[in-house]
Amino acid sequence: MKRRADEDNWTSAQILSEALPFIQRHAGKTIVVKFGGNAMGSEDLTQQFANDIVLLRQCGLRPVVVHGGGPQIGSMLDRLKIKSEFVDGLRVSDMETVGVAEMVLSGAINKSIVAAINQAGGRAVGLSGRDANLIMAKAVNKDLGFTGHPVSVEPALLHTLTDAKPGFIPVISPISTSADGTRYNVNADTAAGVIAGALNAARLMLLTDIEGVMDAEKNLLTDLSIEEAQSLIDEGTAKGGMIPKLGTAIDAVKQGVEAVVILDGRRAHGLLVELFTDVGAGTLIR
Ligand SMILES: Nc1ncnc2c1ncn2[C@@H]1O[C@H](COP(=O)(O)OP(=O)(O)O)[C@@H](O)[C@H]1O
Ligand SMILES: CC(=O)N[C@@H](CCC(=O)OP(=O)(O)O)C(=O)O
Repeated sequence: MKRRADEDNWTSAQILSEALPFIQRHAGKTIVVKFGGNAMGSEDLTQQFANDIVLLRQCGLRPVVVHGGGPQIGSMLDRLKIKSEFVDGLRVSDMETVGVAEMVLSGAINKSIVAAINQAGGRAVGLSGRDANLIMAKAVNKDLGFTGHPVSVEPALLHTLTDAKPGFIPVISPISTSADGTRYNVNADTAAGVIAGALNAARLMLLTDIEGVMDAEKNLLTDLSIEEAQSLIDEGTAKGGMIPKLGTAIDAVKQGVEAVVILDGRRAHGLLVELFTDVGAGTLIR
């Protein structure tokens, strides 16, 4: 180690020092972070995300990760020559599709995020909505097949994990189940929202592939009330995957989550900018 600090080192120390009041404000709070399939573009990004999650835990916050993997499910369906379509941002899921979705989400993706967090020095535990009846689901409607909507959440296991020493970090795949054991493909934003609600989270952070929510002229909207978020859906300004995201944000705030942030997961350290500085990143909905 060199013994003589340069200007960058002094700046880094200054930034760390300025983070103290934010770290103190958030200590002990539960932060649910949804890591979208588009945000996990590269191994580097996943590792940086994992480092940030471990830093949050080290600073005394209780991070809970819920992940997607839509594009990765799409690639696997293509390889298997299974056609797939979306209705209002939700994948139509027949029996074969929900099987592929479970294989991709609860298998490869879940384990790669768990491994990245553990490699960064955390203690991640991989789960899906099916473990310990975490998320019970039912069909959205007959036309969407085994595409599910959560009906209840049993967060006891998550409390056990996050309260225990050394502070386990749950990493949750959204595949869920009904009382009769039927598995359902649940949108990852929706799953993250109900988990944040059940845990009374201080923040739900939705990491995606865009800077935040845009208005009709493609300008970033930095703050939205839940009424404004609903208008964006009703007016058609929010399309595709942004519809379940905003719907989730509205429901989560109604369930008592203090605020929901939709932010760019393609840029490293957005979580830290949002939580540990006074400027914030992306779109805040409350
Ligand atoms: N008003 C809007 N503001 C921002 N993004 C929007 C809007 N309407 C539609 N989108 C689309 O929503 C996408 C994010 O949703 P999605 O693709 O499901 O992401 P993820 O895989 O991260 O869940 C953006 O890339 C963008 O193309
Ligand atoms: C019902 C439904 O749409 N399920 C999603 C689950 C994965 C997901 O939500 O992934 P992203 O967050 O990366 O989009 C799907 O099959 O793509």
